[in-house]
Amino acid sequence: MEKNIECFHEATFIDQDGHPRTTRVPVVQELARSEPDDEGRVEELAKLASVAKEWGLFLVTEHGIGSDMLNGVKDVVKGFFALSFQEKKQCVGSYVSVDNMGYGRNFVKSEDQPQAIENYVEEARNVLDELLIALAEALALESHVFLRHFDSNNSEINVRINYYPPCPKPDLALGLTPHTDASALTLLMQFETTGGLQILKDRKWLTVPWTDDALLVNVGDLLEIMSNGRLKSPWHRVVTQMNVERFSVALFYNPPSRAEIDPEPIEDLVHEYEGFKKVVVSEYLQHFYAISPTKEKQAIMYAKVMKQTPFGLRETERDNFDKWDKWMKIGNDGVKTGCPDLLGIRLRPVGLMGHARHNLLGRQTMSGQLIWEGGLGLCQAVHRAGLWGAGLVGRAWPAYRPHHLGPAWHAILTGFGPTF
Ligand SMILES: O=C(O)CCC(=O)C(=O)O
Ligand SMILES: [Fe+2]
Repeated sequence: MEKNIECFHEATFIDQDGHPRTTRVPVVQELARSEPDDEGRVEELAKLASVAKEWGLFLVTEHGIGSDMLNGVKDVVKGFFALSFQEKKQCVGSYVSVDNMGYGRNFVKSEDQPQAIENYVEEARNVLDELLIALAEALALESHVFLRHFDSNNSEINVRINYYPPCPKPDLALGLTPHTDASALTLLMQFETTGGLQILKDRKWLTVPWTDDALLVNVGDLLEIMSNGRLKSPWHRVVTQMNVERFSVALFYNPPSRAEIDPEPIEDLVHEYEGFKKVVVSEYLQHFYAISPTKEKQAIMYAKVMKQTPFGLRETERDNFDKWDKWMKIGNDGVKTGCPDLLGIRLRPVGLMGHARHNLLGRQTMSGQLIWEGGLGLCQAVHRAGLWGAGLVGRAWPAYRPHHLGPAWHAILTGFGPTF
């Protein structure tokens, strides 16, 4: 897929294990402003489909919002953070519990939005609407399937402005804890630095290389639900930096709070047993903030459904996730108490195999030992295929189908495993 993407922003950095890594984040150009019959749109749509599915995040440089407008926003944001603590405190909305959001995660609510922000938000709404159309087209869906949930009068755009002061010990403090956004789409601008934002990709944190005046778009949970999982909201966080301060402005675009989001049906076989149910936007948001922050991508399990499988298994992903969480604890304890690597495979994915055995045997509980034994066969297969994690097990399937293990492995393929 990646071969279709010609334009990336690239940066090299040292990862947590001390290894140099190069991150490439796809840049989608022109698209938001192109007309349906523009030359190049088809190409851009193909690119968009590829990056949106694979990353859930991309940069837009040709967004059409002028530097003057962006500079106006920057001035307002800097002005706000230059206020005294007391003055700033008066602007913090009462609807967010500061305690459960962590450092750097407070919403700022201002009744009188400065004009520069108002203007920016209205421009951004056009870009976001056009991107929602483009994303639908990119997925070969009717162009208004996402946008139809929005209403230009009642769809909120929540603005969050973030300030990450320089941190003397960046390895000890995060700027923003890992999370997905609850929104449908998030539009981000940042300034004073190009680093800070990281996304989890292939189980590694990658720093998003982000150039000045490019806007970053990321898929939120509500769009993952609307798209019935075709698009995935990325797990992301912000790291602090030594001697570097960072500002960002996040616009969260949501359908009206009373809107019901009904996921676009999927015909294809792989998804036959998994999908999302209809949710009311306000109820989803309430759930999201009630349980945040979480350690894994958990809030969206609220909206996941498992349909009847040919093997008579009927469980919600949410139930499964709770069990998985419990077994993970067993697995992690195992690691701590010195469980040996199995063929170089750490215990954690072996625990996942135990999870699959659970479905096969229909057991309610499972010992750590069984987790290790249960997983070995398929773990080897996954390992050999160079793949990792629950979502990937399915992909290893055709080449390594362990017939003797029976149909429960099929349950993994169809999404019983937790997704990362
Ligand atoms: O500061 C950033 O770049 C990210 C902010 C963010 O993820 C959020 O506010 O949800
Ligand atoms: Fe976020």
